Amino acid sequence: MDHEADAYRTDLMTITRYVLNEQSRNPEARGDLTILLSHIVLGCKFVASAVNKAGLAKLIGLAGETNVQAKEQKKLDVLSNEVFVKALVSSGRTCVLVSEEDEEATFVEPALRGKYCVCFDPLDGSSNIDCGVSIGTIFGIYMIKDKENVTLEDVLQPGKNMVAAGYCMYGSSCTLVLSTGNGVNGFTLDPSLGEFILTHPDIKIPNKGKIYSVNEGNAKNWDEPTAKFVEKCKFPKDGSSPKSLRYIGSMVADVHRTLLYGGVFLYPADKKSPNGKLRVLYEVFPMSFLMEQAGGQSFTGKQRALDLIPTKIHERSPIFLGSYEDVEEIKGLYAEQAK
Ligand SMILES: O=P(O)(O)OC[C@H]1O[C@](O)(COP(=O)(O)O)[C@@H](O)[C@@H]1O
Ligand SMILES: [Mg+2]
Ligand SMILES: [Mg+2]
Repeated sequence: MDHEADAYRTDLMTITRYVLNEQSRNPEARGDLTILLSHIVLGCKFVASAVNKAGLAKLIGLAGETNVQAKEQKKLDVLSNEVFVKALVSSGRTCVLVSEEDEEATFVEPALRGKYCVCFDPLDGSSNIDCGVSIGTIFGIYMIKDKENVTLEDVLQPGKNMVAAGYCMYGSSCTLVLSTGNGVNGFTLDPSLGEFILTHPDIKIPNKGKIYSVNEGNAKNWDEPTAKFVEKCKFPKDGSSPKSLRYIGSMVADVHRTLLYGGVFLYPADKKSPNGKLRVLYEVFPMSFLMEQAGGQSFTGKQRALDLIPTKIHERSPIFLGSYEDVEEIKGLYAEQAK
């Protein structure tokens, strides 16, 4: 029966055990982040279950509203947002929440306040819901300065100040990827146990990849460095093989593949959208944090993404992230243009 045991992960490092271990590395930690993360994990399990049943439980389709980005909200966008807001508030560890689905930041009532801000995209890639393609949740966590005196400034911080970030991908399996600033680890939900088990310890992105990932339908409006980079991917002049193109259209799924296989994911600026499409606080920053923690890089076309200081909660930024050398090449093309 040995081979059967081999087919299962019997070490059972659950996400709870992992986070508790991390907590014990810091003698000053009082368990607040551990509790907050356990509430996020609960939210992810809830959404994973709703996504699995979406077609059956009439959760497919539009909710009838548009959100602050003038995007039509899907029923699952609305449900996921409610789940995460409730999970985060009831943790008693948050004081400000920024969600893609809410125009304004939510200030938690004083009695339930804790010392963290959470910025999140409750359901990323929601245009893919109705055809069953992978979607996800993205989150970034900051510590605030003074919980008696919380302002919007507490969330408008550079991404490098984050204390933790992660995403959960609802795909062929449900995978939660997390960093608390000490590397990146991936956990897969075992539906029979209802637990996330460590399946991808200490993820490191390959230094150079064979895949590029971009919406090429926007190519006619790209700037020169982006156009040159994609041209080099397809027609390399150094004798190397062309890169493969993979684009799902769900940032979580495209970034997850990039993290595991290497390569680069880009959502650049273009003539129609000079700030690109993806939102700084809950898409660009958490994914950039994970990339850097895994040994990759993230660049906006002008600077290291995590050095950006947002001025609005729904601000957007162009983004190029992935394998260190691939992003280095893009940085070189922007530097050349700036000469
Ligand atoms: O359809 P496009 O323009 O290629 O955009 C795809 C991008 O838009 C997004 O779907 C935006 O996310 P939301 O679904 O959370 O609004 C990203 O997940 C994805 O990377
Ligand atoms: Mg999104
Ligand atoms: Mg979304």
